[in-house]
Formats: sequence, structure tokens, C-alpha cells
Amino acid sequence: MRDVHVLDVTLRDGSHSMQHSYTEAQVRSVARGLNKAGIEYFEVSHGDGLGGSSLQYGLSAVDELKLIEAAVDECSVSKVAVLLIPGIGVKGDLQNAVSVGAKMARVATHVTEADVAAQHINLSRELGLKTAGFLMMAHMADTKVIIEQAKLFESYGAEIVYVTDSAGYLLPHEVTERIRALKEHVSCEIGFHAHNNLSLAMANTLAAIEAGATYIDGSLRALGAGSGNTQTEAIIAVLDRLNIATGVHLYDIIDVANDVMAPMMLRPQEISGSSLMMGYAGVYSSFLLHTEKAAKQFGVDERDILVELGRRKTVGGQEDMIYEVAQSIRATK
Ligand SMILES: C[C@H](O)CC(=O)C(=O)O
Ligand SMILES: [Mn+2]
Repeated sequence: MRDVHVLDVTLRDGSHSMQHSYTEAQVRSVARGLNKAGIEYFEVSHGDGLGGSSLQYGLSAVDELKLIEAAVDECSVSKVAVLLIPGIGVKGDLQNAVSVGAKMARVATHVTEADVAAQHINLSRELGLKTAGFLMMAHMADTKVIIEQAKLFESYGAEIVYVTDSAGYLLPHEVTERIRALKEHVSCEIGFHAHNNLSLAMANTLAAIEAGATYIDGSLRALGAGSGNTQTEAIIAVLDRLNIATGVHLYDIIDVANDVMAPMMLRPQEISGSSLMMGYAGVYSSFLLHTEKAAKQFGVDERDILVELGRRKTVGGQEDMIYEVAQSIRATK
């Protein structure tokens, strides 16, 4: 019995921090540990979802279908989820993921664009997947808009709607406001996905649960875009202390975080000057590595790039703007 479902995103959001370099052996060892710990669903895909491997978003070292298949092969308890952003991934990608054993799909759109997900959510239900809509950059819309968009997801067949704090910008009371509004106006379950750019991932996750969210994302050692996500092993411990059942064994989840994930991380998952600025300026967390690259290439301060990206209200899919902004800052020097 699970009061709250903790979905682990180490093998998807963590792929941003790993520069999409996961190998089959790495995925197998993480999947084995998550399965042993009793995680219900964990996500495996390119960081930007199915079909994300590209020059724009970063090339994957290994075909994600091979990684999904390897993860599925390690599972007796856990089920594999995939993320799909319509336009980056296509319906065929979802069918392929199902053919290698995926059991859940999270269809992600910008917070004001749920209408582009109708076909993908329909297909996901037809394929028998647990199906969720994932509203990214949720800080960019007020509760009225979020309710409207969640209702669209629900009308297409989504069983869960996630409020996704892609920029790690939201403050706890703003999370409460959004989740509470959804609880009042939609009947599907509500999920929450945090980024730790302002060091608020855990506080925001607890605010979401208190307001009624029943699906929560976490990642081992917090591995994820920007400053990473809510740390899976920490939220399991905290929920245990709150007597909220997750069905996950604490020692086993700590073991996979410490013994398996930590040694393979390319760099510590920390709140750096730049990832903090993403939370401050409201910038999509997966822009971090691109911003570091652009800052070096044009010899400008990463923070200036991020502030300008926030001011221009850039969203996922506009990675090319990072270089344009860096170039324009350079030109004014
Ligand atoms: C594709 C993004 O990385 C999805 C996500 O995890 C977020 O918006 O946050
Ligand atoms: Mn994320």
C-alpha cells in the first residue's frame, strides 16, 4: 500500500547531468537497485524525453530503446516509465518504447500548451500505459491557466497531471496554491516534480504532498538538470518519518544511491552559482550545460546569460537562444 508514489527520474532527468552518456551496464545496475528497493515506477529516456538525442539537445551515447529494454530486463517489481515531449518525440517512439516493455508514459508540454498532447495521451491509453500529463515551467502560469490546461490533459485521458517546476523557481506557498487549485478542479491524481535550484526541492515537495499531490518525483543523489531534483533517498526517509507509506525500503534505496549512483556521477550535484541563478531568474534547468558552453565560447558571464534568458521568458526547445543571447552580450562589451 502506497500513500504517495515516488517516481524515480535518475535515468531520465539525471541524463542531463550525465550528458546523456548512460551505458547499458550503468542503467542495469541502477535499475536493479531501484527494483530491489521497491520503487514502483522509474523513468528511462533521453533527458529531453524520447527522441531527444540530437545536436540541439545533446546526442545519447547509447540508443534509449536499448537502455529501456535493459532496465525492463532488471525489473520484477518496478515498472519503467518514459517521458515524451510531442514534437521532440513522435508517436512511433512511444510504440517502440512499449514494444521493449515500458509501462507508463508522461507526456510533457509547456504549461500553456497541453493541447498539443491530445494524440499522444490518447495513444498512450490505447497502448494500455499508465498515462500522465506533465505541465512544464509551471511558474509561468497562474492557477487559472494551470486548471484549464490540466482539464485538457484530463479530457484526453491523463490519469495523473503533474505540476512541474522545471526552473526550480517556485516558492512553497506557490506550490501549495497550484496543487490545491488542481485538487479542487480536476478529478485525476496530481503529481509534482521539483528542481533544487533555490534549495527548495524538498520543501516544495512536502508542500505539494500536504496540498494533495500523490505522485512525487525524486532522483538518487538528486541527480538531474540544474541543481537536480528532490533526492529520492531523502524523500523516502522524510515520508517514513511522517508515517506516509511509499512502499520503498529505506536501506535499499540508500544503498543504490551510495554504492551505485554516486560512483558514476560525472560531477557532484550541487547548487552552483549558475544553477542557483536559474531558480532566481526562472530558466529551464536543462539549459545549464548549454549555458556553461555558450559562456565559455563567447567569453561572457553565465549569470548574465541566465538573467537575460529569464527576462526573455525562454522555454524548453529554445536552446539555440542561449547562444544568441551569449553572442548579443558579447557584442555589447
Ligand atoms: C524535458 C525536461 O527536462 C522535463 C523536466 O524534467 C522538467 O521540465 O523539469
Ligand atoms: Mn526536470
